[in-house]
Amino acid sequence: MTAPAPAPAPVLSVQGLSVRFRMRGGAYVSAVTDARFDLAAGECLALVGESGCGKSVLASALLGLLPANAETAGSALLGDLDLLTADERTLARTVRGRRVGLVPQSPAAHLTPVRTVRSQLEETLRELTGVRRPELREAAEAAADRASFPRGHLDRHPHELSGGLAQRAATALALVGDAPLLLADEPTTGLDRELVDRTVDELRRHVGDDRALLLITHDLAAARRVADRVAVMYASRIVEIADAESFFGDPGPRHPYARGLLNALPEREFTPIPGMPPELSALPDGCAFAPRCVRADEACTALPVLAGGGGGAGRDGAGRDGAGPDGAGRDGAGPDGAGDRGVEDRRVDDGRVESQGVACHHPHTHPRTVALEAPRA
Ligand SMILES: Nc1ncnc2c1ncn2[C@@H]1O[C@H](COP(=O)(O)OP(=O)(O)OP(=O)(O)O)[C@@H](O)[C@H]1O
Repeated sequence: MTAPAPAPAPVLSVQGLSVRFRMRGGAYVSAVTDARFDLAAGECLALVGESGCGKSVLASALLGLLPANAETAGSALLGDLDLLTADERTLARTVRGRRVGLVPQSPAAHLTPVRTVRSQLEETLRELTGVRRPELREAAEAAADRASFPRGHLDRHPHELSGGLAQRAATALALVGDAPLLLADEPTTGLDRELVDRTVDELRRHVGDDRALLLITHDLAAARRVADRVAVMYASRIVEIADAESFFGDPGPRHPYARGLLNALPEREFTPIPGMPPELSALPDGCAFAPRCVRADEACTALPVLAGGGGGAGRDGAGRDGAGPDGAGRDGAGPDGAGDRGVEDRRVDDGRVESQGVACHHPHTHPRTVALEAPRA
C-alpha cells in the first residue's frame, strides 16, 4: 500500500503568536495570546470576536506593522519566511502587497490623500503586475470593477469619497497583486448588505489553488457566506476554531462565548452576552470568559488556560523558550489531564486527535472535545 501524499504546506502557519504592548509605568496590554492556526491554500478562515479582542493586532503582526511598543513571541510562517522576525526591508519589498495583500480597517488612513484613486491603482498595477501604458488605464478600471468601485469616481481624491467608497478603493488596491495571502480587516465597514455580499464574494473569488483569505469581521453573516472555517477570539485568545458549516449549523459552536456570539444575533435568540470583556492589561487567571459564562464553575477560574508554547524569540529578542510574551510559560494541563490543549487539532494521550478543540476546560460543556478521529499522519 502506498503512503498517502503529504498534505501541502499551508500558505500561513501561525504558532504560539503573542503580542503585548509595553505601556508607561511598566504595565502590559496583552493583545494576542498564543494564537495557533494554519491557513491552507484554497481556504477562507474568518476571524470573529468582539471589538478590542485583538483581531487587528494579529493582522498587524502578520504584516510587520506593529508599533514600537509591541513585543511579539511565537512564529508566523509564510512559506519559509517568519513574518514576525523578517526585517523591514524584506517586508516592504517582498511581502506587503506581493505575498500578503491587506484590505485595511481604516481605508481613509491607508490611501494616499494627495493622489486620485486612479493614480494609486495605476501605480500599484505598474509595480505589482508590470502593466504599462496604454493598457494601464483599462487595467485600473478593471481593478476598480473587481471591488465594485465606480469608474466614474476614479479621478477623485480619498477625501472626496464616502467611507464605503474609500473601503472599496482600498479593496481594489489590495486585490491587484493577487497575493497568496489576503488579509481583509473589516472589509465591509460602511457598506450596505448588498455591497457586503458583493465584496465578500469578490474576496472569496480571490481564494484559489495557491491563495488563501483571512477575513477579520464582526459580521457573522458575511463570515457564514464565504468562510470555510471560523476562528473565534476572546480577550486576546482564539478560543475555538471550527468548520463554518458545523459552527453555523449543527452542532453549532462548542465554546460558550462562541455560542453567545451566535445567540446574540437578531435572527437567532437576540440575547446579548451579559457583562463586558476584561481589560487586556489585567487578564484574569483561568478562562477570561468565566465571569460572563453561565456554565462557569470553580475549575474555570482556577485553571491555567493554555500553554504558552510558542517558542521563538520574536521581535523583543528575549528568546524565551516556549513562553508567551508574559513569560509565564504556563503548561495548561486541564482537569481531565489532557495537557496542552490548544484550538487546533492536537494528539491526545491515547493517540486520537482532539479535533478543533476549544480553549474551554469545562468538563460538561463539550462532551465531544475529543473526537473519534484517526491520528493524522
Ligand atoms: N499601540 C498600542 N498600545 C497599547 N494597546 C494597544 C495598541 N494597539 C492596540 N492596542 C490594544 O490592543 C487591543 C486589541 O485591539 P484590536 O484593534 O486588535 O482589536 P479588534 O479585535 O481588532 O477590535 P476592533 O474590531 O474594534 O478593531 C485593544 O485593547 C487595543 O486597545
